[in-house]
Amino acid sequence: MSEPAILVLADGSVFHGTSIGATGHTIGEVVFNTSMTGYQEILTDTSYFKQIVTLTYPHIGNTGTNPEDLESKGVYAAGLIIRDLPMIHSNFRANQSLSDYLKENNVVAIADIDTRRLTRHLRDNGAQAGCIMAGEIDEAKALQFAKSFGSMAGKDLAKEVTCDKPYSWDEGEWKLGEGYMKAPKAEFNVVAYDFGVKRNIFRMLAQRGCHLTVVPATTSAEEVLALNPDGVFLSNGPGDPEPCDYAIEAIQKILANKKPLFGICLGHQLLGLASGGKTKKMAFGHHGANHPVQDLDTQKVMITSQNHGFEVDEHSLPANVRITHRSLFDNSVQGIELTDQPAFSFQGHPEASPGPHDVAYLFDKFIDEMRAAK
Ligand SMILES: NC(=O)CC[C@H](N)C(=O)O
Repeated sequence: MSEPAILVLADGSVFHGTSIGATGHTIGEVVFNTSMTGYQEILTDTSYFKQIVTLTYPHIGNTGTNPEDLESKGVYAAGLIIRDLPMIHSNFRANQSLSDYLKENNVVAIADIDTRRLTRHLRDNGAQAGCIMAGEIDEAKALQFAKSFGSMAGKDLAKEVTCDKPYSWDEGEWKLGEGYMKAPKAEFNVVAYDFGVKRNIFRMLAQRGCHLTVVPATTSAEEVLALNPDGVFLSNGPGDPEPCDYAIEAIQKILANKKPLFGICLGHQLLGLASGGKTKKMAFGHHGANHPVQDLDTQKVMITSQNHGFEVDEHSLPANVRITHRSLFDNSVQGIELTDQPAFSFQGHPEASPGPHDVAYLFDKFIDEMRAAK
């Protein structure tokens, strides 16, 4: 018999459903993601730290889970909300059901709620804090917990999820029948800031001939430059970019050194801040796997994966920063480039592969810039 669960939002909205994960409660910012596939990559995306993810696609869990499709060392999402969990899962790579995976990873999760009602509510009123309670339910307490979370704005979470000490990365991309390949011989030394990185970014860089020295979020510019890198990479990560003053200061010093630099998502926002721009919180953000983004140089429209709740404010950007990409959903800034040195960044996730690989060329651009600077 499955146990009952509830989701209570900070504004008092209540949804009754069934527990499909651990018992107990969890709190976080409730967001919705429109991807039809990739729930394991979403759960293990470090950028979802302290966020409860609602999946709008109604059937989640059909392909179970496997030991390979992880974007980090484990589940970082604070909780999961779905419409319907299938009775059986089936996939040749699966070794576990989604429900068993959630229980094993101690993730509180709820199914059998009207995710369309919830998504419309979040779309109309913005993302907000919530609490999932599973097992023994106390609605008043859940509301109190939801209210205690506050806002994502102002939270520096990169510091909480980064690695403790530097490490090297040489694992390449995944291939059917082979698994993760050994990366080819490295041609470039890249120092990568880990603000909560998704592993496929490192795999795609390694596959293109980068030896990566991964460093903690608070590593100083002096320490990074002492490694004499050919290029510096700024990873994605959770929380608000603005309070990450240590990283913004380090990026400014690295920029002064004119090293080729590439940032993704939180890394993009931090490059915007380090260049003198500002970031702001979006109403409900972009979370999905089919967002159209235009490359303004080629006019090409790409299908991209997205996961962000903050954005670079285009009106704040100084003259030496040009906008290279825009979202065709809301025209927001999706890519920037410095006009006076090789530094650029992308708001979406070029490393994701929900089917399309449209944005992978940005990794090649970084390689080309490092080769030109050698
Ligand atoms: N995926 C990310 O790096 C997200 C960046 C930032 N935490 C945001 O929500 O906008």
